[in-house]
Amino acid sequence: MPDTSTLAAADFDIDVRSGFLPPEAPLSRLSDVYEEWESKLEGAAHAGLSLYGGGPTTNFHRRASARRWRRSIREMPILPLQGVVLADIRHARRAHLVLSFLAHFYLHSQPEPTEDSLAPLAQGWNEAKDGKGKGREHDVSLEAADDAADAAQEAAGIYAATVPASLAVPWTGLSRHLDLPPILTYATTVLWNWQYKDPARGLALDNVKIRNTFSGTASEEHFYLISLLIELRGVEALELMRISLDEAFVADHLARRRIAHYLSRLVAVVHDLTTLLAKMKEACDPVTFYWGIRPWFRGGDSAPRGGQGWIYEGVDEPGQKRLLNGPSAGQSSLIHALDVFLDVDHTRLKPRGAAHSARQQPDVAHALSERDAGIKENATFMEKMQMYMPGPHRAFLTHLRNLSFDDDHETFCRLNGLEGASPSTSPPSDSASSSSDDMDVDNVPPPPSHPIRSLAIAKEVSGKPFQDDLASAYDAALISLRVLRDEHMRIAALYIISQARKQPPPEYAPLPKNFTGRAEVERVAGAQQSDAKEAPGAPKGTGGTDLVSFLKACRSNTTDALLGPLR
Ligand code: HEM
Repeated sequence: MPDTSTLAAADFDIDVRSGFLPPEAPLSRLSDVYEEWESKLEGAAHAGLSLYGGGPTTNFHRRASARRWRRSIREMPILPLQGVVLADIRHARRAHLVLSFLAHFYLHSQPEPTEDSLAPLAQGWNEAKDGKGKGREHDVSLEAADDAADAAQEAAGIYAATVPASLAVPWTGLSRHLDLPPILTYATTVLWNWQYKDPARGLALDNVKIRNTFSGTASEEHFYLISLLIELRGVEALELMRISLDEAFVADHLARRRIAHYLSRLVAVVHDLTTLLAKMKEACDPVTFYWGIRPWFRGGDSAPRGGQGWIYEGVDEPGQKRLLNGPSAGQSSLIHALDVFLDVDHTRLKPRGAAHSARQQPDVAHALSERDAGIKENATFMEKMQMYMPGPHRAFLTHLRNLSFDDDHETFCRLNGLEGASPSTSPPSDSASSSSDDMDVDNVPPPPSHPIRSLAIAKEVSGKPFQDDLASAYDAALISLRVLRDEHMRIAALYIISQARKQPPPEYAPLPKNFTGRAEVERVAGAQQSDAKEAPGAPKGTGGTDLVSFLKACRSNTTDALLGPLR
């Protein structure tokens, strides 16, 4: 018997009480030598790090303290990974979170590099540092001279895309340990980034809060919190999937009725997820999100300076760059699991009618950027997102996807006199048993339908029609998922598309190209939108997709799975 109990097993780091969230609250602070990383993270808050060096609301002193912080990161020793950080998963996750935040703080708080205007200035600063500056007063302290040199180097873009070895080495080590890439991920910002309001009360929607943010804003907290609440509410969805699949193995009349009931409960859960998602608007300000939060998430694939990739110093060959994506809630294993369970096909390999196969697979070209993560080049966005999930969650999705009761089901039918259980003729090409007629040109059969869909398609046993509403319950679940995606598209339109058309507010306007490092306050007046490379044409998501067409495709893939008409 296929082991559906493992749908909520420790093997996959999934817990019956907390789903994809760890059952215990994440560690809130590292210990031992790794305290140093925590102090650097606290230092980031005190240094007042701002995106791209800060807009016109920052000042010389803040910029200088941010530079000093970045220098201290470069000068930090490379701490070896040993002891508790490897022995205790909570420590490993916290360490990954802290290093991810430090790296993104370090890279995205640097000012935009200037072109040639800074070369003479850099020279002057270096001379001052060496005490050689002609006509200059030689009262420049060593600290000030170092700072001046840093300012010049940063302005020249020397450090712009390099994760210093002090971060890169342990970060990549921990990433291997946790089986996810060295980049800020959904797991880092949501699954491992919360604490209890009241530890005595345990996991409840109103008893969790977010631990770390970049911007220190309520908007950023709320942004992560909504995903966290969605994961929490989704625990019941995972349970419903598990018990439905248990029944799908039995697949008799009673089991079908039970599955229909579980699907109707799943509709209610997905409805709640939609309601929670809509609550994003209650406390996450779209302007703050777009200009003041989202840029911190950028990965090496979409750096402000054109997505040149990041160098992981001390890890990779000199000159080698990694083009990893920043976090996206597209990395939520919960939503992927719902898709797999309901057999929503984002690969478009399964026959689902002419419209489905004719539509292009989204974002195939972009897949090249994921070479480093070992992702196949023609992967869809959704497949690529799985490479950013913690390894056990990715393994769970593979396990769920590969669940097939076909052989067992035939045996069961035979033993129970149910021989001839046949799929419906609508849609004819979508049944597991008729797939041989629908082979593609290479004679490779399309992947079979997932068990719940197979059962929902089946209309009769030995000429006796099923008298249940499994097919309509299955469709209702798909429609609830479509409604969730409708809401998600509204959110994306509000938080990204409309903002991309506007100028940044002053506090988020980056420094101008001709910034000399001396001005106290600069006004950019939108000369360099942080998303200038994205703003013309279709806005892109954090993960770098052509957002509108991609989200529409995901929604169509959902409704393409419907057995009946779209109501
Ligand atoms: C302000 C809030 C949000 C915005 C602006 C937003 C935006 C986006 C964008 C631009 C994408 C395209 C992929 C990419 O390039 O990253 C995406 C994908 C996705 N997002 Fe969100 N998102 C938000 C919140 C959420 C939340 C809370 C969830 C649920 C946990 C979620 C789930 C997904 C999923 C599953 C995808 C993959 C596409 C799909 O399945 O339809 N998003 N989102």
